[in-house]
Parts: sequence; C-alpha cells; structure tokens
Amino acid sequence: MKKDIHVVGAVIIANNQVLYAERGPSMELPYFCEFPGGKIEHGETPEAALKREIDEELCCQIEVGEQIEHTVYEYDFGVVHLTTYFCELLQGSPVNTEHHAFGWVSQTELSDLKWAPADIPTVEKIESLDLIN
Ligand SMILES: Nc1nc2c([nH]c(=O)n2[C@H]2C[C@H](O)[C@@H](COP(=O)(O)OP(=O)(O)OP(=O)(O)O)O2)c(=O)[nH]1
Repeated sequence: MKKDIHVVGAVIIANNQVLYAERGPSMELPYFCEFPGGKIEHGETPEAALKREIDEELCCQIEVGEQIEHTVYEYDFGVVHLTTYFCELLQGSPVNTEHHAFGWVSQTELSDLKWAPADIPTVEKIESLDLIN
C-alpha cells in the first residue's frame, strides 16, 4: 500500500497577487508549481505546520485563514492529502531558500502555470472566487 503524506499549502495573497513556488529538479514532481508548505509533523496542527513551513522555507510569518480545499491525490510515490489555506503575510517578505523559483501571479494567470496535480482543485477554486480585482 502506498504511504499517506499529509501536506499543507499556503495560498498567500498580497497586492492582488498569489505566491507560487516551483519545485527543483531533484525533488519529487520536478519543475511543478505548488503552494509553499510541506508535511505535517506528528502532533502538529495543520495551522502550526503551515506557519513552521513558511518560516523555514520563506523566512516570513503568516496568519493562517480559511481552508480552501482538501484534496487526496495518488502519485506513484504515495498518496498526498493536501489541505490549502488562505494566508496573509504578517512580517517579512518571502525569501526563496528551498525552491527552484518562486513568484507572484494574478488570479487570471494562475492557470498558465504547470501545477502539481493535487493543487488543481485549489487553483480552480481560487480562479472561481471573487477575490482579487
Ligand atoms: N508543499 C507542497 N507540497 C505539495 C503540494 N502539492 C503537492 O502535490 N505536494 C506534494 C509534493 C511532495 O511530495 C509533498 C510535500 O512534501 P515536501 O517535500 O514539500 O514537504 P517537506 O518540506 O515537509 O519535506 P521534507 O521535510 O520531507 O523534505 O506534497 C503543494 O501545493 N505544496
């Protein structure tokens, strides 16, 4: 049986743009885009995991808001259970410490990126909301 991997992703919106991160060549899902975040550690709440991951990966602090989506996607390496949340930057601006690249896109440009399959429902939901001008 494939292993279950519980992951949280942050949809950080600032100045009407959404932050995306591109995975590196030596990672699983090379060059796919994702929402910054990572695996929930034992005993951690999803919100605490997301704050920790964003602090580690992007060196900034966030407030975690409403849940956007919960997706279960079976990859060849395991079954990812991805929960995404709207997040706001509280302190600092994102610094890329782990990804191949990251950047900001408008709501309408989101679907131009090559998203990890587990992220598609979140992307579609963000696109359908009247979030950003
Ligand atoms: N962070 C993140 N991971 C995602 C997303 N979509 C998606 O399929 N994944 C997958 C990729 C990875 O297989 C897994 C998350 O693992 P990771 O390597 O980013 O997590 P981590 O930072 O805790 O990793 P590590 O400590 O084990 O190195 O979930 C997403 O939007 N964000």
